Amino acid sequence: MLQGQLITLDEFTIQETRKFPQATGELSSLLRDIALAGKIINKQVRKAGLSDILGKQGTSNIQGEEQMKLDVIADETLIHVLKNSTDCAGIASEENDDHVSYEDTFSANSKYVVLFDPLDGSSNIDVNASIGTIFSIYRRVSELGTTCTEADFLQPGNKLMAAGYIIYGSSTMMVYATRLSVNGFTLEPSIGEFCLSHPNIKCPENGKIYSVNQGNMNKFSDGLKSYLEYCMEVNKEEGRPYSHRYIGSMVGDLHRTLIKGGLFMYPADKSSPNGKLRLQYECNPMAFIVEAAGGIASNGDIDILDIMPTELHQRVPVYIGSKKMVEKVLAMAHAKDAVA
Ligand SMILES: O=P(O)(O)OC[C@H]1O[C@](O)(COP(=O)(O)O)[C@@H](O)[C@@H]1O
Ligand SMILES: [Mg+2]
Ligand SMILES: [Mg+2]
Repeated sequence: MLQGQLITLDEFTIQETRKFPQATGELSSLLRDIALAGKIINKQVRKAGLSDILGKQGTSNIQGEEQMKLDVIADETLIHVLKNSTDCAGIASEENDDHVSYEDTFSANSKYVVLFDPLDGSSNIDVNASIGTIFSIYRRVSELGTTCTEADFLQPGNKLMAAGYIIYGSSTMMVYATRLSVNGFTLEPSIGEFCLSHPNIKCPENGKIYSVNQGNMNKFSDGLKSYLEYCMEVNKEEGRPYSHRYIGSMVGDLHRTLIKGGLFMYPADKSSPNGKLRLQYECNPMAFIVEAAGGIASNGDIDILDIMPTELHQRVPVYIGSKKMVEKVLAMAHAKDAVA
């Protein structure tokens, strides 16, 4: 390989497949299809202000949220590309009430299903801040050759085969994890290919950045309030106060946390007993990525990946990031709230 030669996502996934004699290449080909959908969405995002695709669609999704035009465009793009993929039996999307099964022979005989949050960080679309697409891949539990069922999409995160996100930020990147490793690829616009730029990502064990919507602080538990005060306390020896960063797009806040270390939280509060973020579309894929990179993810009591899903669109509280910071917030929250 020539010095400085770029390794494209295609080449990388093919090399990874060759490491496992029993591998069929279907998972890699599905990852490449998702990357293609990401490139198409990226093209729209990059010129959003010029092509009348900013703003609201005028419709709401099953979660009662107003849909943005880009939410719908990204959703339709993924549904279309994965329908034409030979390796996807069906999909479930944050923007659709129910899962969609692909009935053609190829799809019905595929062993994988895909879940996605087509556009994450919708509140940032019109203000040009980082947004993204989050995806996760399960091996179906229903029989090959049949239509996939809801059970295929209600599997716990510890059953994931792969998960990732595409971030439309200062550059466009695709980061994905398998159980073995987490790798990041940057879109090289002149060749239109995702190229390996962040091999074998490891989430630092500790960090100095915490990330939460502090506007909700008065609705948080006393334990969590005491942890936020701990973060803001002046303590030179321990490197506090920590910095507070909050982009308001889970993809943006998690990408920073993965690369630099830190803690991201969307906790339960008095008005949202299950927090805001969706288990199947947001928390499970991000937990899978962060844990494959050495970090941890919890709902406050158990590992996110061990939660048994009951509904396609259920929400869960989430504490995710550097091992030591997640352990600290959980210990402080539990200690205080246990006596409250
Ligand atoms: O504005 P809030 O309440 O802080 O919520 C921000 C969170 O909501 C989200 O935008 C929800 O995701 P969607 O944009 O996909 O609905 C997350 O990306 C983000 O972390
Ligand atoms: Mg989202
Ligand atoms: Mg979304």
